[in-house]
Amino acid sequence: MSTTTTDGLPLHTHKHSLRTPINRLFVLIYCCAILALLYHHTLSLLHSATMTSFFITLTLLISDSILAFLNITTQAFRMKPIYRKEYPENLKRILRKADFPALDVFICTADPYKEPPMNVVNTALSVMGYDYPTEKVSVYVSDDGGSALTLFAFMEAAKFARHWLPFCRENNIVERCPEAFFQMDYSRSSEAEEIKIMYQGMKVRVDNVIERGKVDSEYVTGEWETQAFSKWIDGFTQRDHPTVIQVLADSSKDRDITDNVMPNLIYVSREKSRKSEHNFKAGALNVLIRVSAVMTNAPIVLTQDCDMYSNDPQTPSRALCYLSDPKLGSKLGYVQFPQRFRGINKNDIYGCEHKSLFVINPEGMDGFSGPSYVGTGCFFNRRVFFGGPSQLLSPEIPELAPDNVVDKPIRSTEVLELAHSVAACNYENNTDWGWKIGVRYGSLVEDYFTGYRLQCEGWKSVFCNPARAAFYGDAPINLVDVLSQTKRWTIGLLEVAFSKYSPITFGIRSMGLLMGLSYAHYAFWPIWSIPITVYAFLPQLALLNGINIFPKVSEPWFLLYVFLFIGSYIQNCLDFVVEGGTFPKWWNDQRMWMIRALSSFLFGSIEYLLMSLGISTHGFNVTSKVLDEDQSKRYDQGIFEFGVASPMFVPLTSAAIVNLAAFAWGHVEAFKGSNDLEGMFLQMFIAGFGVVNCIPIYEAIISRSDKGRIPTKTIMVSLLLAFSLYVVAYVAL
Ligand SMILES: O=c1ccn([C@@H]2O[C@H](COP(=O)(O)OP(=O)(O)O[C@H]3O[C@H](CO)[C@@H](O)[C@H](O)[C@H]3O)[C@@H](O)[C@H]2O)c(=O)[nH]1
Ligand SMILES: [Mn+2]
Repeated sequence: MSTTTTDGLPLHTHKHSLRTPINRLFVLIYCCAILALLYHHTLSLLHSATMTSFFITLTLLISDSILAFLNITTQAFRMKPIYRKEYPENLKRILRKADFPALDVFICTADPYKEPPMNVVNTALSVMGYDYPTEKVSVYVSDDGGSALTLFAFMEAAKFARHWLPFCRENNIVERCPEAFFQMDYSRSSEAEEIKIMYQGMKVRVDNVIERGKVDSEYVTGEWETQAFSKWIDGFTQRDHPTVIQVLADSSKDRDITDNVMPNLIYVSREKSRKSEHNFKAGALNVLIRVSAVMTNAPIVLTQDCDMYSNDPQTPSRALCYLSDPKLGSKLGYVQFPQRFRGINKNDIYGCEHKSLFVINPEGMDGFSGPSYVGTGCFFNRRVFFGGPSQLLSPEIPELAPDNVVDKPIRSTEVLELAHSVAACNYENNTDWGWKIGVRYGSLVEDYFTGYRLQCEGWKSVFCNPARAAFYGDAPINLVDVLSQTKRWTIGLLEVAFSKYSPITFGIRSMGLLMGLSYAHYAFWPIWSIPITVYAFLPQLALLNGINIFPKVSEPWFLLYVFLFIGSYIQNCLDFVVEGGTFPKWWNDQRMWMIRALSSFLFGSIEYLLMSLGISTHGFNVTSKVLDEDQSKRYDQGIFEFGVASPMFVPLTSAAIVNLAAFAWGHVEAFKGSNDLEGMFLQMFIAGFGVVNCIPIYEAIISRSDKGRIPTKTIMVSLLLAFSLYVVAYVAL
């Protein structure tokens, strides 16, 4: 299917997956197998002879029901995946340059020490350099760190951009992120060398300022700069400070060195006060929606995390292939590009590529109403933030309405005053912002929740996954950071799962079964921790106590287990490899699922519970994007990085110990000539599977002396926990 331009050339096409019919058939068979297993458990439950076997069977029944539910939600992604392709070269045939819609880009940053300003600057420069009518591009940087250091970095960036942008344009450079450009094998003309010196000079100045923790007067040259920094007086802290808005480049006035216009570049640090909620990134985005409405009000909005630089200047044109297509119509809410990462090691030991989350599942959802929003790399139709496609919700002041036309220069007092007032920390009191308008509050995964709510309102979305990555970002490179990130997601997802907007009720009602299930798949991710914890400990502890809990090899039920396990693993692996993944990457990815279940999901669920009971509060713990040299080295060698004594490592290490003990014990029994090998087989297999998966953990306990090994304290606590579990099992079984 395609949409055609006037002369018959398409803007975009899509095709279906050839595997879809097989997948559908497989789902049917697999569901029958699941039902059979649950039937088997129910029978055993009814016929259990002892209390012990009753409880074991009940535990297995619960775990397997959860696995069954999660499996069914993933099948939704396999029912109708589609693959799109767009033809930006045909865009020019239907759109004159003057008709390209304006584009407002939002870049969020929150902490100059975890998110180095030079990286944020690189992200900004990469989008300022888009192949797009320059005067239509405005880049807004939201600084939740409220940091003069970040502002300084952007003042430098505005100056550097005057050289960088024409350099890219005139030399047709595709790599418009300077850091990425200078790292590659670029052609070393004298012009390029000059620019490089300039870039490095900027880097040195910015890094100096960061190191000193303040902007020294030697760096503040002009009068307006002095004035800009004068806001940082005593008492100005990250949590308490007035709004700072600085127009660093103005397309109506500022020119680059070749006398071409510059895109707008605006620094925004919204007002903060300890007394009012700021709603983390969702709050920051809502401020940007309002500030940009007052200043430029572009009909298209791109949201970016600070580490996600643009890797392809054609990206907005690609998005436009969909957004400007009348056939997709006025219901198209957003175009989502996948998150891709640079610097991931060869076999992606922490599964940070998240292939299913960022590629496979979005393709699956694209066959229905479209992918979820993943927080970055997403082009919105500004109108989506103001009610469903057929129900425009007017904001409290007309200047914020999506169809308002801005006719005043962005540096005018009037515009700036209004911009300051809509960035105030109590502006949202008694308004619909965050509830019915804008990015939605109520979940730490504001991206997932907002996309979900928009789709419930009837908005459609499109997944755009061109061969050349549109964006590249940073992935965490040590285990604690990886697990803390998913722990934050866990809390956010559970907030949605158990709200009145739960995808299994509200979602299915609003969007239909398959879309509802797709969203439920994420909302209920964290309950993975229940079956995984059970399977990481129960069969092993039973084995150690000589109790068989699974069918014997000679029983027909055994084959059912084999089918369920192999079927799901092969299907998962196939999806992964067909999408261009390698087998080792897939192996690490499945291992990380188990690791996350025993750490992030478990601890995240506990924190969520404490929070719901009002015992604790939570925050948005920003993922560090700073690279430690030692850690980077080990990461590049594919070595797991534990290092800190995080409680999240304890269940993991205990599971490693218990699995090894059970596996060893099983072998001892086998050598002793136990006559029950058939009955032990499945338990031995599970323990063995656990052991193979835990190899990096054993290495980190025993054979390493570097800083990334598991701290002795963690090992001791884990040993104690493993032993206690054994004792409890011994007494109970
Ligand atoms: O109070 C805050 C906290 C965070 N951020 C920004 O949010 C972005 C994402 O934060 P990061 O620490 O990188 O989180 P990740 O887990 O890597 O991000 C994923 O998950 C988040 C939700 O938890 C989404 O917002 C992101 O878009 C998505 O990429 C960054 O640019 C931050 O600067 C803010 O602007 N204000
Ligand atoms: Mn991130």
